[in-house]
Amino acid sequence: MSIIHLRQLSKQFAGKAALKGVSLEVAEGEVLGLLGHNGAGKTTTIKLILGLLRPDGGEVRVMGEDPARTDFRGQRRHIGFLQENVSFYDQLTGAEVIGYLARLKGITPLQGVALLEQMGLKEAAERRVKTYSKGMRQRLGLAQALLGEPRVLLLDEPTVGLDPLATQHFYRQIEELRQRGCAIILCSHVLAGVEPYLDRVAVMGQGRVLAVGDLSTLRAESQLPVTLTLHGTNLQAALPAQYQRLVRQAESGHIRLQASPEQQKVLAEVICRLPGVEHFHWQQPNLPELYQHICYGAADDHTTDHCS
Ligand SMILES: Nc1ncnc2c1ncn2[C@@H]1O[C@H](COP(=O)(O)OP(=O)(O)OP(=O)(O)O)[C@@H](O)[C@H]1O
Repeated sequence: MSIIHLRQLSKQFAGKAALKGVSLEVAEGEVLGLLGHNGAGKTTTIKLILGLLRPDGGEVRVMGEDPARTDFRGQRRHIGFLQENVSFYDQLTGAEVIGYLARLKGITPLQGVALLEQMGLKEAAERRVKTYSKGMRQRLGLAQALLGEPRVLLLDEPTVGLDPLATQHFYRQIEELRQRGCAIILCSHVLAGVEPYLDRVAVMGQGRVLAVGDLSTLRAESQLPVTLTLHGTNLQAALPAQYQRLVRQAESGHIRLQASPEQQKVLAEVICRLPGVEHFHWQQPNLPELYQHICYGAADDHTTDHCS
């Protein structure tokens, strides 16, 4: 069931369009990666979901209701949000911050204490936030976003400042929340390594959704070439003449070819009969490659700040 529903959203700031007909759905238990250049419209979309902004046109529904309505307040406690560059009252301790935010959400501060522990901040709970490292602040931000076991979680650059171990820990928690049915939107510029955690990806550019789907759909739509690496002996000499032009790299012991998705099937049959092949592997376009393709292939003007 769709828990976040955006239909044909438009939004302007001082006469300049920030969103131009954005439609997106996020289901219960789904993680959507929301990607895009600086200025693409991701934060504006998140603010509309939070009800912090009203759209000029289109419709926002979160858990079936309009989040900009004042009577949405009761539902808001089911939304967790981590903004980019999160900041806190520096003079308060971690425990005081989380306790305060828990009370604002109408949740027992004890849950905040448990979340601090979960985020590895137990020892630092009584320290003032001004003494926290960037990674610790980010973990405190995540702890507050998880207050109240949210049904909707909106995360803007959640792993910035986290070391690899903390990043892994973070994604394990995301997986748990997903399994409990939470709908999660994860805005990120960090594309490498994030694929396994995303059910679908939406790429935004210049206030529009340029592409949306799971990775296999985006791959099929992109028609980007696949890479085939063959290991063995005398491979290039054995390769039939019509496939020689696909060779991108030939070294002793291996050759690398690039083929279109249509050529892949034929090539798979050819290499099965090719003498000298010891082993081979296919490499599909990864998320950063798809992202580059979608952004640059679809750009119709260059008003966006830049590609990150
Ligand atoms: N409050 C505002 N007043 C004026 N313009 C705004 C405001 N908020 C956003 N914009 C403009 O709307 C466009 C979309 O901005 P938005 O912050 O949604 O992009 P973003 O994809 O989140 O970018 P980033 O990755 O840099 O955070 C940009 O051109 C931005 O300058």
